[in-house]
Amino acid sequence: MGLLVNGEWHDQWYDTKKSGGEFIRESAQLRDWVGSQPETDGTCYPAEKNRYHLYVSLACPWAHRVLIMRKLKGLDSLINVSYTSPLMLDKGWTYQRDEGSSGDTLNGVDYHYQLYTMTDPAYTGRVTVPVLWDRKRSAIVNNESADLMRILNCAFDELTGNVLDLYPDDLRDVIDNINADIYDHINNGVYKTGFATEQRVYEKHVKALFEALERVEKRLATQRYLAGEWLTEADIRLFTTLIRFDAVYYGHFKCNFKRIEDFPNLANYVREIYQWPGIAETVDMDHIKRHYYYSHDNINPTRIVPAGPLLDFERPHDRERLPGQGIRKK
Ligand SMILES: N[C@@H](CCC(=O)N[C@@H](CS)C(=O)NCC(=O)O)C(=O)O
Repeated sequence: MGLLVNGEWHDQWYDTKKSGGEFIRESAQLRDWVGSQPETDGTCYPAEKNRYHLYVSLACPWAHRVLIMRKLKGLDSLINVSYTSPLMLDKGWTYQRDEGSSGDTLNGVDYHYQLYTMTDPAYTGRVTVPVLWDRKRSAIVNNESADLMRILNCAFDELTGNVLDLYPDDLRDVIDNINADIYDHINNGVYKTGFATEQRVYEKHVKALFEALERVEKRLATQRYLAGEWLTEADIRLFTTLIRFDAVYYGHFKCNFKRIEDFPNLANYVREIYQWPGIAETVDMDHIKRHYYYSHDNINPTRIVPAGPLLDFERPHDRERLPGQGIRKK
């Protein structure tokens, strides 16, 4: 695990000393856009078939959001994907096939950081997945999953004819508010809890995390989905944390007041989304468990990957008791 400084790789864990034991996530830096409705002030490039390529880890919850959008929006044949190895060690993410990577099927690089130095030879910052790559310019377009979800929601509609809308105009305020709470306290909350290096910092974040889970549990008692009757990007963003929770965050990150299985609404909700057409095939528990338990050796020095828990997301769910309309069409 490390970062680039002026284009040079440095093997270095997050520095929590200078922030009093807090893990502080660096903001994504590469924020160009694809399509006709840019949400950043970066450059906007046109949507074209086979122009863009995704680089993801199946272990990573942020990359997972984008993989789900690719599935739901029918982009499999338009945007190819390279999958990293689940292990993120001294050189960061790699494309080593013998560890379970697909290899970099486009550029043939061995290390993910090489994509960043191809984009900017003097790049300084963390080297993260997911990344959307532009084959025409041989450069990264964007490395922020929240942006990539929005890009995939719209940019390629004319090419695919897929008009599903996971960020409908009239629900945007609701979605934005939910996203803000869930990002801070749940998606990033599990990391702030698990990477804390001071007891009081850990306790603060684990408490905030479970308060947020209780809020969502309550909301899902009377609503099928987070924004009401329609499945939206807010649900996808929550799902990729929930699906990892009992297998990884509960033990490895010490988020252990309760399991997701112990929240009746969340447990049924996560199963409904898992069973949504196309979603189960984006979930790879082997990559997920091997990544966290093996890569973070400061948290798990033996690197033993636990055999359990036994999880069954195929079990029936009870969400049909609440009105739901699926995914909105534009
Ligand atoms: N803001 C980014 C965060 C992505 C992120 O942190 N990905 C993790 C994997 S789960 C990563 O690549 N970490 C490497 C590092 O921080 O050095 C996004 O949502 O796209």
